[in-house]
Amino acid sequence: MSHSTNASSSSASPSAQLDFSRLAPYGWDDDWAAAYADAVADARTAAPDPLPGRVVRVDRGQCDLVTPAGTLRADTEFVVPRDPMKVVCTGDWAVVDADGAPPYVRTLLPRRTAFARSTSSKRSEGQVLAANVDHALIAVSLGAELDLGRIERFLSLAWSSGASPVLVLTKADLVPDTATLAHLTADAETSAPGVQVLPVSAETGEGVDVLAAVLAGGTTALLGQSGAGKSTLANALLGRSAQTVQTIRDRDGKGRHTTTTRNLLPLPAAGGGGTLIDTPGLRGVGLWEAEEGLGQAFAEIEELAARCRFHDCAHDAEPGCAVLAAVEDGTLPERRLVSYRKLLRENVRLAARTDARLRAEQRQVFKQRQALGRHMMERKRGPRRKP
Ligand SMILES: Nc1nc2c(ncn2[C@@H]2O[C@H](COP(=O)(O)OP(=O)(O)OP(=O)(O)O)[C@@H](O)[C@H]2O)c(=O)[nH]1
Ligand SMILES: [Zn+2]
Repeated sequence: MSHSTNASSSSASPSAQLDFSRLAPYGWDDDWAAAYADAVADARTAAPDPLPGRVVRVDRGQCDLVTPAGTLRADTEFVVPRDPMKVVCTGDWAVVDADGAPPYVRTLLPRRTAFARSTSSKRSEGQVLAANVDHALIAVSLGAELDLGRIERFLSLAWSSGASPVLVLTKADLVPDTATLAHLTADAETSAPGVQVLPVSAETGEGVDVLAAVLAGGTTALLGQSGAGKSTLANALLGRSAQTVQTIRDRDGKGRHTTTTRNLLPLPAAGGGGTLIDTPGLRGVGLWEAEEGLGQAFAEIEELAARCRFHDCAHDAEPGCAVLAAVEDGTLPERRLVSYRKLLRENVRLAARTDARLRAEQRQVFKQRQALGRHMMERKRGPRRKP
């Protein structure tokens, strides 16, 4: 590294005071250090004055990163590829070139996980909401009737990201008695095989410490419908009410959420540490390449399916279908099978839309190549004479 040793420099030069312990609360570990060293050693991504940093906030063309030199605002234009899935996103670890004015993000370190969703627009493309998430914290309110289908949808999405889902049933204080709470928790567990289900109340503090311990050390992304209690839970976990999540609430009473920025915040060391990413309320969340996640969200169905007589069994009316047999004998709630089918169908539709988009893009590239080919031919032949 070529850090300036100019002691007289009183400016906030990024290389002035490097303190790698600044990265520790943000999850810096030996593996990230190794990935960073690789990126810096690579001629394609080397930078004159490189620093590692974690993206804590993204704006148009710029982002804030926590680095050993403190928090830097850096340009991201050098790493804006055509693929929207590779755009700099909250939670990314990056190599920052501190030599630039302003500093700029040189490259992203390979992501461990990526939280993506399909945009709700007609143009079907993925949008990365958060990178390097360990725990996908799905908040579902006990203040309303449990929507198991919605839970399954969130779980599929969470599993697809590579993060481990944790299901929190918020507003537990609104449930009148413990028997009802136990019943609701059991219902949620049926829809979340292999997932920890925790009732919590930000109001009374019930379950918050247990949750903090589950999330300790890792990066957590908070997901859930608008009004599920995410911000309130984030405040409880962060241990302060001065929420740095910038939410501009709609005052017209429609409750449209207009969260404009995403933030990554360190959790208190006393609770075990870790970081929290608060994304805008995921309304009408879509599936994005969630087929793998579906398999995990419906793990017990996949297990049964392995025992069907036909390997391509659609669990419709086939003889020797282990899934239908389980529905028949009551070991698999029929609702689970219906929900699984619905999400599978949805995913297939989405995949088809993506394919259509890719085909259109390929046509575009082909047309450009044709045009370029014509251009090159003309150059070889010289400008065409006007008759
Ligand atoms: N009784 C009770 N109410 C809660 C609890 N947590 C949140 N609430 C209330 O639920 C409402 C929604 O909470 P928020 O934290 O704003 O929900 P959100 O998920 O962040 O909503 P969006 O920002 O729209 O995505 C607020 O009126 C909170 O006061 C809780 O533990 N108990
Ligand atoms: Zn079957």
